[in-house]
Amino acid sequence: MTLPKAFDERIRIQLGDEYEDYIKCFDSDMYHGIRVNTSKISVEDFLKISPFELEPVPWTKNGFYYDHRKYTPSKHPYYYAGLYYIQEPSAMTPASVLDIEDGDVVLDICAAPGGKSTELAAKLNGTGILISNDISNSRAKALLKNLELFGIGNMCVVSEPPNNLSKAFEGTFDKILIDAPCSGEGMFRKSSSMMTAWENNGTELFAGLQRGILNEACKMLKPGGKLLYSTCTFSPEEDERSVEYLLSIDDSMHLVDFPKYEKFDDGNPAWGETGNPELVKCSRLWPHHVKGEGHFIALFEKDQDDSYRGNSTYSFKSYRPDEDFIAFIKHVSESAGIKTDRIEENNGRLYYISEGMPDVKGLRLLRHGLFLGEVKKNRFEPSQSLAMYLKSDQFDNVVSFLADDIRVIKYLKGETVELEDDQDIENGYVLVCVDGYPLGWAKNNRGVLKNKYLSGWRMMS
Ligand SMILES: C[S@@+](CC[C@H](N)C(=O)[O-])C[C@H]1O[C@@H](n2cnc3c(N)ncnc32)[C@H](O)[C@@H]1O
Repeated sequence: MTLPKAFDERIRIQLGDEYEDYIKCFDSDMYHGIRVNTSKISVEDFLKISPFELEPVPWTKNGFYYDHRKYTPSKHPYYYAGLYYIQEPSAMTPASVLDIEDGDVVLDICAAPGGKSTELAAKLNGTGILISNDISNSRAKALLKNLELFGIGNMCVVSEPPNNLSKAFEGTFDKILIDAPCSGEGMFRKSSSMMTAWENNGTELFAGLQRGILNEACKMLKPGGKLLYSTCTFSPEEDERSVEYLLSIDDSMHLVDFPKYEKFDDGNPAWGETGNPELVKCSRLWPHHVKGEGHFIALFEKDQDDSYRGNSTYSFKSYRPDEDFIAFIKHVSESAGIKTDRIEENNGRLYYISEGMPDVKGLRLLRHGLFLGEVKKNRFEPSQSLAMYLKSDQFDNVVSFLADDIRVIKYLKGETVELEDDQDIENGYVLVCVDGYPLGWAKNNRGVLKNKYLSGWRMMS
């Protein structure tokens, strides 16, 4: 392993006596983790059914290390049931540090592919709204899939540059997360291509991008709101100095403390330009101090402002529920919280819009609200996202297979599946589950389940 020369020279000075310890990290493998989706299953219940031996990540209560030589969590049916997200352990820190309260309106500006958004959404626990944005449309598609897999309905997925967001969302958010594009020095062990990218781009390019994003983010935060800034790099220019930049452009923003795991380092005032002692409130995770690849985190709060008057909310296009949809929704329990007066129709596609959705008019949207399904000629076809959103006791026609039943894999591969004689399931739409956790839809015809699993989500091998 050869580090980029300019990086090696800088990190040698930055780390001093610790340089050799840092370099030794490259002799061992990176850490692998999963984070439990607490909006679907409690950590306690997951540990009872976990197919993997797990070791807790000490700074995140729902994060665990697994041995990647023994297990492939992305191939297990519980992955398809959205029970966990596969995430590098230090990357679990930002969303765990940002305290989310019920009813919060939250923005994740650089969200794809959704490692942090899925946790922010789980922490909202079905209340409030999450707006998840990524400037890259193709990456935003992966973000949407991950949020849907997690069963999230109170969300909107957007693909816009931050200056367009700030025109629409001035003073809108209780919480904002900026997991900024960065030079990725904490990813060197994961992939040597990150070193090549570092050599090509350096740190300045990203420092510029970060300042642009921070500038727009401040405008969108409500008075009293909190903003979390994170990178997966160690460069002072992108870490302490980006923090100093934000403090310099908006004097209503100040750094706040957050609980730190004992092996996290404090931010270093000496690595800033101003020497601001407040920078110790930030945190840097070094791979030679913690079992993770590395991250930097800063938490800000905006001062209260008595003149604040709120922002506009979503304006509905009215929809008169179609008969086929009404016939279907009768099978869904009221506890799922889908109110027919908050449904919007667009070319036959129905969306449930949660309360508190901000006005998203004019933005490039990949999804607003929960996609319920499509009204086609004389029938309603429920969506994959609705199946993932529901709990198994919220639909009145359910079949649940054990995780090791071969029919689970067949179902996930898109094949037809047969019920056993003693499985008394009504004809029509069935919510197919693994160990009681929904995977998708099928249509039962006298014991034969016609597969309705979303084709783009099928298990490949
Ligand atoms: C570090 S990654 C985000 C990872 C993500 N938060 C997660 O946990 O899965 C940074 C993301 O920022 C996006 N990005 C780059 N420039 C951006 C900009 N100006 N505004 C919004 N997103 C941007 C990139 O497309 C990339 O997906």
